[in-house]
Amino acid sequence: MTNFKFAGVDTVYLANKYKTPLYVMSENMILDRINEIKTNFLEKYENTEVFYASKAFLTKEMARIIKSEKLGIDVVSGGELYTVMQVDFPPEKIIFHGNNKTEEELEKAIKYGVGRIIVDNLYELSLLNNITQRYNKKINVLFRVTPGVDSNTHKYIQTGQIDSKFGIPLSQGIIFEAIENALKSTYIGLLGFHFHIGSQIFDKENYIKAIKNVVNLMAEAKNRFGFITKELNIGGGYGIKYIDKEERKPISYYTDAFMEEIEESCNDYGLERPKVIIEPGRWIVGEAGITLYTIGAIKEIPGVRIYASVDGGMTDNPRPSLYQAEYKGIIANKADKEPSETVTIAGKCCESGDILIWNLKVPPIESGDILAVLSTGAYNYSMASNYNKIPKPAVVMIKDGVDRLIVKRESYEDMIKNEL
Ligand SMILES: Cc1ncc(COP(=O)(O)O)c(C=O)c1O
Ligand SMILES: N[C@@H](CCCC[NH3+])C(=O)O
Repeated sequence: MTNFKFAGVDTVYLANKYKTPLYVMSENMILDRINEIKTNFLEKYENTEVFYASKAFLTKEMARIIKSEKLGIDVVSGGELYTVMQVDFPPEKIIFHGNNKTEEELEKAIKYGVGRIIVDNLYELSLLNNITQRYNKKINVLFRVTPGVDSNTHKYIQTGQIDSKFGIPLSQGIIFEAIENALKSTYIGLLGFHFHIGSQIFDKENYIKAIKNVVNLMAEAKNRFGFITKELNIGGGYGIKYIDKEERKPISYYTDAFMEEIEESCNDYGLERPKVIIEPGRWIVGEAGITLYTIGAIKEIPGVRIYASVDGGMTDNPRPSLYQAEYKGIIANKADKEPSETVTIAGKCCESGDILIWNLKVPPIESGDILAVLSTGAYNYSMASNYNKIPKPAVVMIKDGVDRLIVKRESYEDMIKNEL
């Protein structure tokens, strides 16, 4: 019998050793993606920088990997900032995002000396003005703008449209008020602009439209205020393969087109090309992770469907219930057997919507089989919850065929330790 191997390691062995449900990550695959970015973007184009969007997958070990690869990191909350601080992440290589950063979070970021804060709105700008004055510390900022473009992805992960909770719309002049305020302040160092149009995007066209709109803003900011944009941050969002009909595109598919458009648009307006920054998250870690489960109850409703339930579900992977996300699964201990039946993989939560895969073709399935769900490296561990008081799974990292535990399985005690 042939078991399914991931990153060169037998997944049934991993399931037995660490128990299930279990997140398994491949460090080699993460490093492959990072190397592709280095070769085809960072080394190919001068004056560029990459910040890993840590919301996709963040643990202390992941922060260490990003640190040792000398990439920057994007954090979006006090908690993500705290996590990267635990591994002494160089502050100048941190970008702090968020549409409602609290005063406490901003203070923490300024005290630590983060390299850039991406300012989302005028309220945040006023908070920053006060805090920087109080600490007598200057902070570099970029304004997040909504460039007014759609993106071909699920509605809940689109962020570039005008009607968005993120960023300052380009259409109503608020952005010029923001620029004027920032330029007046002694403590705010305005570097440029940021946009992020959404996530799991496979086509470059909407990015290009967004770039055109934001370079137009750069030209307008120069005309009105003499402001020279030093940095243009175009976010992340590059798609990965979850199911057979999808294909992850090489990073150069996006970045070559971005660089060409930025050069051209800047030329048209007589602007110098600013530093170009990207913030990929999912593209780096998504396919580098799988989740292992044990099949428990199998329920056949004759003529309707077969439900095969696993020992995890929406608590470790909320994406199917949030975005109708689709996943591919493999019965790991029967990897060499031909599929002969179709089952529905259900989670163990008290929710009818807790279905991981609606139609999965499997060989004859039995309780005790190990299911591997693929491409769970992004937004699974990071969005996991304790609904139904289900503990979060452990995380194992594999490098060069050797497995190591990087996050312990949560215990029942862990879950109630703050309860009085
Ligand atoms: C500002 C910002 N940058 C980068 C990302 C990373 O997105 P992705 O994981 O799709 O690359 C996100 C999340 O969508 C984001 O909100
Ligand atoms: N959580 C989303 C991505 C959101 C990215 C943050 N703007 C997902 O799982 O697809």
